[in-house]
Amino acid sequence: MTDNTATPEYGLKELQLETTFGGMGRETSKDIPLIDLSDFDNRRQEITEQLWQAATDVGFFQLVNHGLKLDSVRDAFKLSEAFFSLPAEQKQAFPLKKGLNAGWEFMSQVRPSTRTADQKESFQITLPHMDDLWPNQTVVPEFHRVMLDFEYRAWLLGMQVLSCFAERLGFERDFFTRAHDRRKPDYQSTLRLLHYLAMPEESQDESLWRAGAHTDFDCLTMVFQQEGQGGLQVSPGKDAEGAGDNREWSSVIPRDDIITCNIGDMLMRWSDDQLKSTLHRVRMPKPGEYRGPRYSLAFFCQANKEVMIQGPAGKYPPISAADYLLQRIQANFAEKKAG
Ligand SMILES: O=C(O)CCC(=O)C(=O)O
Ligand SMILES: [Fe+2]
Repeated sequence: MTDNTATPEYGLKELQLETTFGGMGRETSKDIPLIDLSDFDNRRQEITEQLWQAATDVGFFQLVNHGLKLDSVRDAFKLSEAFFSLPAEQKQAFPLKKGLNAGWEFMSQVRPSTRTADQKESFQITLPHMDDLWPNQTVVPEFHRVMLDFEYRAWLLGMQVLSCFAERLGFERDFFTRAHDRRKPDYQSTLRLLHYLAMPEESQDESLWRAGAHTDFDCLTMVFQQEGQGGLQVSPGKDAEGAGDNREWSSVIPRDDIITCNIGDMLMRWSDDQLKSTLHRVRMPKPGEYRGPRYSLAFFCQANKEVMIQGPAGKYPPISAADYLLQRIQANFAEKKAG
């Protein structure tokens, strides 16, 4: 058993660093590796090498010919928009269950990097906690069916990608599929629907962000974006020189047929730091840019709570996925109090 009260390993050093990531920084354009998943079974080895290269280098990559039908993605976007367009009183019937990543929140996520609330609302779907959180057929017709189907397809693809990392790390091919078991009550992978608010007024307030700079806590995140609704930026090299205003940020240009993926902190630890969890953010539109709403969908592959995380080289002591997340959340909280 691990002790939840122990000093978090993800401690003050990382947090002090994280608070320096909130600045605007400098914009550059770096290519994010584009990985073609077509003919996957025959090309598994080649694809594995490309994924490994991308994940050990930038920690971000994009998938094309990934087999997830565009119609499924579009249906999910349509129903996400339908949900967010409900009056607030109706959305309040599905409040976020804190710590369980299930339900609706509005402008409530404050990041250590910025200390301001993200200019967004979200609805999170984590299967074991959804009993009273599904809008019914009258409220948003087809929402339940379409989102369940999309969650399953996103999970399948996530597990396919993770199977490549498993083999390359020396685990069995289905190692991460067993670690992200959808049938178990401690399943905690999450589909997050995101609505970044329209910004009708041109604002020069540099303290506001659609999503402040952060790394994800999970193993693998898959982000679906819509053409014309940009803003996602990445900054490879978390520990590299150039915190604050010297940090470099590259924009990810949205394309409907592409899925943007990143490694999260959990897989970084699980790989003994070989795979890189990379900082990213969603910035506000600049003067002259599209200022309408931005919708995105993010699927977080996050190992079941009871699964033990231990890298092949044993760089860190074993820890359950539940305790690991607790540490990360405590670390964010400790920083807020200190600040
Ligand atoms: O909306 C996006 O493009 C990214 C969202 C994100 O980074 C997150 O929710 O963790
Ligand atoms: Fe993220």
